[in-house]
Amino acid sequence: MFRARFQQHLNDPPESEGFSEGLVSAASYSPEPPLAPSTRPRRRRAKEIPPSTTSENSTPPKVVKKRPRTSTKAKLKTKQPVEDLHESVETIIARGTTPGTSSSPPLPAMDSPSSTPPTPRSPVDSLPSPPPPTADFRGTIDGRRASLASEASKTPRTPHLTPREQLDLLLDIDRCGELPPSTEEVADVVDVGSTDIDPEADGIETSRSVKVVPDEVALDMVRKSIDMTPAAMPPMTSIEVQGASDNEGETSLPATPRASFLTVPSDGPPSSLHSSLDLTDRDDINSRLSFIMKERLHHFALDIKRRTSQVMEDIMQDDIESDNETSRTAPAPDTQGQENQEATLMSLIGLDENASAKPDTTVKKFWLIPEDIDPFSKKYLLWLSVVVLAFFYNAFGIPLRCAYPYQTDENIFWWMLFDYICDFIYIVDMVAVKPRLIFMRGGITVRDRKETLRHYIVSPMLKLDIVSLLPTDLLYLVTEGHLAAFRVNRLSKLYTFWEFFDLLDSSFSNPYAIRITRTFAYMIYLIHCNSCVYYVLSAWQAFGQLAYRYRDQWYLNKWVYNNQGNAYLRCMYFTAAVATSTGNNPPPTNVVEYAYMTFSWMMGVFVFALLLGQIRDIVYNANKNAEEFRTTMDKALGECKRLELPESVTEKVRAWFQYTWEQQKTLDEKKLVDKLPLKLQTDLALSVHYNTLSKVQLFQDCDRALLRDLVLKLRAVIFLPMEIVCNKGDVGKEMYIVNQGILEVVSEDHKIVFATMKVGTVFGEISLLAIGGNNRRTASIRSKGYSTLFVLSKADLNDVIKDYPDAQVMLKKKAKQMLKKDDAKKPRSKKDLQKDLTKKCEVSTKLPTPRMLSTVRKLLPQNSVVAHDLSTVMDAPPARKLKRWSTIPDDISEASDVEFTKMSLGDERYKPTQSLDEATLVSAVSDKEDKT
Ligand SMILES: Nc1ncnc2c1ncn2[C@@H]1O[C@@H]2COP(=O)(O)O[C@H]2[C@H]1O
Repeated sequence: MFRARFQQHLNDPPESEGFSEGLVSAASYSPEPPLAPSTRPRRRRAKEIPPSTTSENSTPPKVVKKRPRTSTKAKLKTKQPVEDLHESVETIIARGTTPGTSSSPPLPAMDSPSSTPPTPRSPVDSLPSPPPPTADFRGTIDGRRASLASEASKTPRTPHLTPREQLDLLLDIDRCGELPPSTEEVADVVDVGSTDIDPEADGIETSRSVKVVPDEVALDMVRKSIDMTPAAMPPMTSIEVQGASDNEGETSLPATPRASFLTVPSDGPPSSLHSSLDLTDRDDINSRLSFIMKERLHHFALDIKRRTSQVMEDIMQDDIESDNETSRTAPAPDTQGQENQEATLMSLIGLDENASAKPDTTVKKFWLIPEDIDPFSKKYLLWLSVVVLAFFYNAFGIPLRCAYPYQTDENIFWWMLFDYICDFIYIVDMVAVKPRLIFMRGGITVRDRKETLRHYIVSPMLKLDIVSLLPTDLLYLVTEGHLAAFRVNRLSKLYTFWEFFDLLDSSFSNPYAIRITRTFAYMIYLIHCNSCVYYVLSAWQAFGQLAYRYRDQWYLNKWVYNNQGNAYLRCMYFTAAVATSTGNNPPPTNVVEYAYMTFSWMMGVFVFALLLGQIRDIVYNANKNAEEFRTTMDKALGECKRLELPESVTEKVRAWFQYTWEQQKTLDEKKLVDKLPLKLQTDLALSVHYNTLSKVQLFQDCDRALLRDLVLKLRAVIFLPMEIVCNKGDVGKEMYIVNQGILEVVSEDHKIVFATMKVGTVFGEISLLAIGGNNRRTASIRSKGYSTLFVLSKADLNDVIKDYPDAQVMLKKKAKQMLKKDDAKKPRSKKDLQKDLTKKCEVSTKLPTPRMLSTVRKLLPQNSVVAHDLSTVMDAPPARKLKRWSTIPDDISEASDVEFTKMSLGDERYKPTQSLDEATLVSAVSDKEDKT
């Protein structure tokens, strides 16, 4: 409940007015039983509560002008640890309020409705008016105590509140300004205005400004009285001590009527044991509060930081986008949780689909064609492949139809149908696609439609496209037949073929295959065209039916195609054999044939040799890396043999080579990207290692710039199964991030596994940053199987991290936690055990001066007798020297509770045990535990 309230409060902090009001509000006390929640006025500012609604009996009428948001109602059932403490407090109060004994304002009894003075008009107007001082306050107290005791006994539903509950309750009220319903039900009325935990006293950080006003002192009194309250308490009654109006006092006392409560135990023996228990309890509460507060603040700071960096990123993004004259708008940043952190990291490396995805503002004005087309996009590649098919149809079809008898009057319809389909594709390409292609100008992408159109118009592409679409088919009308040769201008679309293969080359994972395909396409086209010529020559010579005369003899022409079988295949075969010089070609029989053959051979020698050479290069390059790897591995293994290294070492070398090749396909990854600009290298590294980096906590919370700086310095290293990455005690020169595999944190002898580390874990930073005090490794690290680690050298880390103190703190914090964990897992030596046990068994006999006493002393006028007496007692040197004592006396079985008390008070008999051996300690403790 407390935690929820506390967090709610942090998320929605009360107005400062409320805070300060709470602090200046004094307490009020109402002796009647608490009102039912429905009838009880909620505590709100500037709300008047008529007396009739708050009290039915003798309570003085209260006019609450400013109700504190943080006023408190709680039943405090407390018990003082030492009875004489209460006695002295009571005495002091009684003396201080007895007229004539002091110049301090008298402390009136509260429950004297008849004597209610007029309502004061001051900042403390809201407070109940104090009754006039009575003659004998001591008597009033006693009377009051009796009446409260009887009331308390009549109220069986009032539960005990432990100090922890009381403190929780007070904090709840303090933070939220009202009682939780359940508590209101049971709480008796103790209105202490705003209670606040003394940040100094309790180690709680608070950002509130504390108004130094008189009422705060009263609040402090209440708070401190609670602080002093021991854990186990018998039912208590509360005694109200109401400060007198300062109008009547002439001293420096607070000029405000105030009320506070001194809780005095009813009958019940005090116990120092209880007191010590309470101390522990209170410490626990304090530490818990302190922890929660710190954690909350820490998270809050982190949140703010992250949001700032996101806003900055957004602003930068907006700038860039406006420069680019684009209409893209960045998506609103999601500010919550891990998802968001990942998204930021992703957007940093350009993988964030949300960030990079363009909102669909591009209006599809023309069918399915977008407003702008990226010439490197997959869609454009797809379109290009359609255009290239059309081009191939024309490129292969036109010579084929011209040479071979495949186009006839019967099938001319189909040929023409395909012709015009291809023409349509050309038109679409020219009219709708090419003018929308975005382009770069001065390093900036231009998407504007007009600009892209203008760019196309002035480019040579348009001219070629126009040429390719010239309606040369109209010549069919003036000539006989449908000569496909008229369409030869369609081949000016050749640039699309090149464009297509270039794009394929850059977007395919295996560009070698694309390059070989293109070279083959050239070769086949040349052979195709050559075969067409061959067929034409064969037909011209009547397919060998015409005899020719050679050395006075007639021969049939065997060189030509004899019109048998599939014409295209036969001619292709012949020309391919001639071009590659592999065939046993028949000799030419006339000049034309000689010319043809010479040309074909020449083409075979030069063009085909060139093309084949190209293919060889492509294949060689594709295997070059593998060849290099093989050569290097062979050399390394050869060296191992020459040095007569043990077989296990040689095997390790071989395993390393093979695993490295499998993982990286290169032995030196860095060499591949060295030539790239630094920014690109960073982007590349971030993208490639995204999976790992997104898991590194350090990078999730760290500065974006730190991530970019660090990632460039990372170097991938592979470790083999059971290989030791670093040994305990080594000097730390590098730290690591697990990229792949599992690593084990092991003890010095490699037998105890402290922890296992998976992808994204950072280790090796302790010695690097000398967190443990020196630069030695605090643990040995072993690779469980094959693993790939990113290594960051000390110099690189120092170089980068010096500019990022937050990351340093984070690293150190994490490292300290790990060290603690390791220590806890270590088997403990006898000496350590003994030390721990002695420490555990110690109890503090120190009884701190109750804070309330100090407060009372402060409240009282300096020259009053009571103050003097109090100062004398409090400032006197301690009669007994308080030491820390062991709870384990020599004869522990004899020690009763009373004796424990005595012990804590410094009885000579119970001198601290100086030298106990471990066995004694253990047996003593177990004895004690048995007794308990
Ligand atoms: N319990 C643990 N869990 C995870 N990592 C650890 C643990 N103990 C030590 N390490 C890491 O192991 C590293 C060994 O070298 P360093 O001391 O430089 O830094 C150490 C830590 O980063």
